[in-house]
Parts: sequence; C-alpha cells; structure tokens
Amino acid sequence: MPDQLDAVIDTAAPDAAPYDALLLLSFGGPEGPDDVVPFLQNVTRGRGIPEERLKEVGQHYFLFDGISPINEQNRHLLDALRKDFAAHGLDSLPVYWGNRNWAPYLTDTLREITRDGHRRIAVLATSAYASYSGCRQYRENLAESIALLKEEGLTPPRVDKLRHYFNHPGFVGPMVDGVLKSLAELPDEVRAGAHLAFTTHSIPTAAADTSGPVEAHGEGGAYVAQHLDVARLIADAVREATGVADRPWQLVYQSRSGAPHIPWLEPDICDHLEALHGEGAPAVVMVPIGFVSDHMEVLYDLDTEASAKAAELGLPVARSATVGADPRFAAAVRELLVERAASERGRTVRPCALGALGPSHDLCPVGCCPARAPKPAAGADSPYA
Ligand SMILES: CC1=C(CCC(=O)O)c2cc3nc(cc4[nH]c(cc5[nH]c(cc1n2)c(C)c5CCC(=O)O)c(CCC(=O)O)c4C)C(CCC(=O)O)=C3C
Ligand SMILES: [Fe+2]
Repeated sequence: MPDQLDAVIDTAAPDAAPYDALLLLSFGGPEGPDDVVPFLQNVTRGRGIPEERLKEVGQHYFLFDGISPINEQNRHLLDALRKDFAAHGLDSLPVYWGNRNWAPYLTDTLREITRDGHRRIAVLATSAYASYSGCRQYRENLAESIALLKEEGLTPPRVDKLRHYFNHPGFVGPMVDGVLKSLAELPDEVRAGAHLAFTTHSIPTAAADTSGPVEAHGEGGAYVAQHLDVARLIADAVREATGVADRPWQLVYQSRSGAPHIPWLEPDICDHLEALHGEGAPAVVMVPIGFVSDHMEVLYDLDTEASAKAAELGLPVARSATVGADPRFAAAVRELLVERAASERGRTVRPCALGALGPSHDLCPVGCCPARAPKPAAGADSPYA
C-alpha cells in the first residue's frame, strides 16, 4: 500500500459526544422466495419502474433462491463495527441497523432507538457517494420515519447523516487490495495488459447532473466526479504496486433500469467488455467502486451477466472485492463518527480524505439531489432535522 493511502487516524481517547448511538442505514433485501415480490414493491413504490424490468429483476433474485446477500453482509458489518468500537474505547456506543426496503425497517429501528432513550444519533448510509438514490433518498427516509414516530406521540432523536466517504482511505484501501488480488488471479500472460473497468450503478443523466453543481463538477455532476476521483486513486495505487505504467482504465455503468427513452449514464459494462474485446484487450478486472458490499447488483449484474458476456467473448475477466466488513472500513466509520462528533462540539477538525475533491460536506446544501416530487429530508433543508 503506498504511503498516500495510509490514514492519519487519531485513535487516542475517541469521544462520540454528542452522539448516543450509531445507526447503520441500508437498502435491505429479500431473504427468501416469498420476500421477493413484496421487497420489489417496497423498492418501486411510486417510482415508475416498468413492469418488464421488475419481472426481470425478480428473476435475478429467484436465481439465488430469493436471497439477497445484502442483509447478511450488513450483519457482518455490524459485528465489525461493534468489534472496532470496543477495541477503541467506544464500547458504550450502541450500533443499530435499519433498512429502507426490508426488515429491520428504518421506522421500527428508530422507534427502538427512541424507546432506548437516545436523543441524538449519527447515521452511516451504505452508499458512499452523492446522488438522489445514494444520499437524499436516505435522508428523506429518515425524515419520513421521524414524522411517523412523532405522529405516534414519540420524541425521536436528532439524526446526523455522516458525510460521503468515497475518498476515505478506509474505503479506497481495501479496494486497491482487491484489484491487486484480482490481477494476481488472472492468467500470467494477460495480467500486465489487463484493463480496469470501474463500475457503478447507472442513474438517469438528469439525476447525475443535479447530484452536485455541474458548474463545479462538469457533466455528470458530483456523482460522476466522485467516482472518477476514486477510480483515479485506485488506478494510481495499482500502478505503483505493480509497476505497470500504462494500464488503461475507464468508469462504466451497470444495473440500468427505467424507461428506455430516458437517458442514463453509459456505457454499460457489457457493452464496454465487448468494445474492449474488439480493441484487442487481453483481460479486464471489473472493479465495483459504486457499491459497499457484494450484494445482488454485484452478484447478478457483474458475476453472472457480465461474466457470461466475457465468457462468450472469450475475454478473461475477474471481479474485485467491495469493502464489505473489512476492518479498515469499520475503522473509517469510527473516524467519520468521531470527526463529526468533534465538529458538532465546536472543535476544528481535519477531515480525512484522499484524491482531488477533498472531504465532502457534513450537511447537504439545501435542495441538493432533488427528486421529481420534493419531500422533506433530514439534514440542512429539513423541517424535521
Ligand atoms: C445509485 C444506486 C445505488 C448505489 C447506492 C446505494 O447502495 O444506495 C443503488 C443500490 C441498490 N439498488 C438495489 C436494488 C434495486 N434498485 C432498483 C432501482 C434503482 N436503483 C437506482 C440507483 C441505485 N441503486 C435507481 C436510480 C433505480 C431506479 C428506480 C429508482 O429511482 O428507485 C431496483 C428496482 C428494480 C430495478 O430498477 O433494477 C432494485 C431491486 C440494491 C439491493 C441489492 C440487493 O438486493 O442485494 C442496492 C444496494
Ligand atoms: Fe438500485
């Protein structure tokens, strides 16, 4: 690991005040065949996803007995967080887990947090980047759950969503190791010439452009700029570690949905593999930088669909690991929490971040990542914050 990726971590006597707890906020996924349809109904409520796409995505889940790995991965992450907190003097800080689309549901978890007497909590979403789906929608979910609990006569805690962590060394470092491991797994004769295909979830180009000012970030907004920053960091670290100076890389997309006439970010990973094969690329490592764990988008869209495409082309591919429950990621979450806590106590902090963009904001700007139908979102622009 190059020095540049070494975290500057102040682990001496971490202080979580004013926070009483951490909430891990995730997407949720089905855990058996009977869960699949209700799960998809939860995901797509009011979101206008074509019926055909839903049937297709349902099939992806049924291929795996209706079980998404995401919940189990979050349980592992919870274990890793509790272990890390205990090892760093934060063992009295409880860690809770709630999801947007499946049990344990966010509202139920927030009710439990309220009943346990917690008044102010930090929230880590399992999405590292800006965008409506990856950031604001989670803040809307928080605001909605808080409003529901108030209707029940409860006094829910104040919630602070932790900043985007795409460029945190604890997120980038494990992915660099993953790429090096994948390169090592490729046949000797293609290793040096292997391309890197960094992949993330495609989103509508309109959503990308409003994910952070186009004036500051160019086309694709903060969403694309943040992914490019991470891709460049990983490509640089891999270059340093392998000594291969001119390994080509590109940011590509996967898991497109929505109506075909609406433009989404391109190219798709499968089209990209085909193009690379046409250009004579000897091998490709697919690097899913857009995701925090090996959930269904990784297992189906990359390991199943894109890998089948590569096999059909006769193109050797490997897919590198996501951070999952890596202890370095757990440590990064602790740092994000301790850093934000200090900042909320009025201390000057030096937020840890790699790359060209610098640390992301703690509070999203008012009206950022707008939805088609604006809703309150916990954070800067929320009446519930
Ligand atoms: C940016 C982004 C992330 C990364 C950030 C983050 O992690 O939050 C993400 C993650 C995930 N997306 C997931 C699943 C689904 N996403 C869908 C639909 C959509 N995703 C979108 C974007 C994103 N999605 C968008 C713009 C849509 C279109 C409709 C809409 O605007 O809502 C649909 C409906 C069918 C379909 O259209 O594919 C499903 C089933 C799962 C769970 C996987 C599992 O079960 O293991 C995870 C982690
Ligand atoms: Fe999604």
